[in-house]
Amino acid sequence: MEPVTELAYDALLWLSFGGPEGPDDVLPFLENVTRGRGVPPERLAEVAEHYRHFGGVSPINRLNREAIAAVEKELAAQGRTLPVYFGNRNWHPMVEDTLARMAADGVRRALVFPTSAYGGYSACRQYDEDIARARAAVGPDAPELTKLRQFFDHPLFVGAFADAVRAARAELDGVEVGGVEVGGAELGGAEPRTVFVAHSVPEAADRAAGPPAEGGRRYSRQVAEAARLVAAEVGITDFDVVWQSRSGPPSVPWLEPDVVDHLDTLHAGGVPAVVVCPIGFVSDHLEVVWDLDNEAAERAGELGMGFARAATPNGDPRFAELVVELVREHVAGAEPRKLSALPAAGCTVNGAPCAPDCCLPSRPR
Ligand SMILES: CC1=C(CCC(=O)O)c2cc3nc(cc4[nH]c(cc5[nH]c(cc1n2)c(C)c5CCC(=O)O)c(CCC(=O)O)c4C)C(CCC(=O)O)=C3C
Ligand SMILES: [Fe+2]
Repeated sequence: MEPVTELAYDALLWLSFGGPEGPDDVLPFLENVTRGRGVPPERLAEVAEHYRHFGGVSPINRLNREAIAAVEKELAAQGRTLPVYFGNRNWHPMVEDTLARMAADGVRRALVFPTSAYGGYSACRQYDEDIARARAAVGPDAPELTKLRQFFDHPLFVGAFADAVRAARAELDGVEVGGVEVGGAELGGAEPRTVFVAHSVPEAADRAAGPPAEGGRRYSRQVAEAARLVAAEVGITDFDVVWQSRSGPPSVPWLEPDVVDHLDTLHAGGVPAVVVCPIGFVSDHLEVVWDLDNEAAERAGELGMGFARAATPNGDPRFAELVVELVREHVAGAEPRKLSALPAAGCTVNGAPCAPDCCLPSRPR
C-alpha cells in the first residue's frame, strides 16, 4: 500500500457516542441520547443510576482521548501529520462544535472515523445523521466529510479481540468452580464457554439494517461474523452470540437473549465458567463496565460460575494501527483488508446513507 503522502484530506474527525463527565451531565446527556426515541422514564432513571455508581463520569471520553493520542503517535511514526479532531453525537465535545472549530482552522476535507465497527441504524446510519447535522449547523464553510468504512471483520480488529479472549481464558485457568477445575484440555479441566456480546437493538431495526435486497439484519449478521472470526482465530468451537443493555418499552421486541439471562441458561446446562467478550464495542465504556463487569459478573457469582471479561480493543496498539490503515486504504483506493465475505459498507460522503433505504430507523423520528 502507498504511504499516506500528499493526502487529499486535511484532518481526521474521531466521531463517537459521548458520555457524561460529571453528575450534572448525566440527565442532559440521557435526554440527548433518547430524545424522540420512546425510551420510558423508568428505564432512564435506572440508567442514570448506573452512571451515578461512577460519580456521573463515563469512561468513554477519556478512552477516546487516549485512543486519539495513540492514533496521532501512529500517524507520526508513519511520518504523517494529519490533525485529529474529536466530536460526539450526544455529549461535549459535540460534533457540531468540533466541526465549527475545524472550519475555523481551515479544514476543507476530512475523513471521519466512527467508533463503531458495525452497520445498522445506531451503529452506522445515525453517525451519518450526526455528520449531516453538524455540517448543516456549520453552514457553507463546513468541511466535506468522508466516513471510513465498517471494520468488524478487519484482521487487526479480530486479532485484538482474539488475544483478549485468550488472555481472559488464561485468567480462568486452574480456577476451581464447584469442585471442578477450569482450564485447557492439557490441564484436564472443564472448558469455559465463550460468550460474545453486542448492544441489543430493536428487532425491527435489525430487520431494516442493510439494503433490503440483502435481506436485512446487517447488524446482527456482522456481529455473528465477527464472533465467528474471533472464535476461529482462538481455536474454539463452543461459543454463543448474545445481547446486552436493551432499552425501550418492554412491549417492543429487541434482539435476545440478554447476556444475564443467558448465564442462567448456561448454568442450567452445566457450564462451569464463561469468558464474556464485548465484541460489539471498541472500548470499556459504561455499558461494558456496568452491564458486564457489574451485572453479568454478579449473576455469574450468584450462580457460582467462573467469569472473566475479555478486553476491548481500545487499549491495544492494533487499534491505532487499524485506524491509520483504514485511512491509508481509503486514500490509496486499495482493496479492503477483511476476513469475511460480507460487504465493506459504510463509507459515504457528507452524511449520505449507503443507499436511501439502507439501515432505516425503525421508528419515525
Ligand atoms: C447498537 C448500539 C451501540 C453500539 C454502536 C456504537 O458504539 O455506536 C450503542 C453504543 C452505546 N450506547 C451507549 C449509551 C446508551 N445507549 C442508549 C440507548 C440505546 N442504544 C442503542 C444502540 C446502541 N448503542 C439503542 C437502539 C438505544 C435506544 C435508544 C435509541 O433508539 O437510540 C442509552 C439510553 C439509555 C438506555 O440504555 O435506555 C444510553 C445511555 C454508549 C455510551 C456509554 C457510556 O456513556 O460510556 C455507547 C457507546
Ligand atoms: Fe446504546
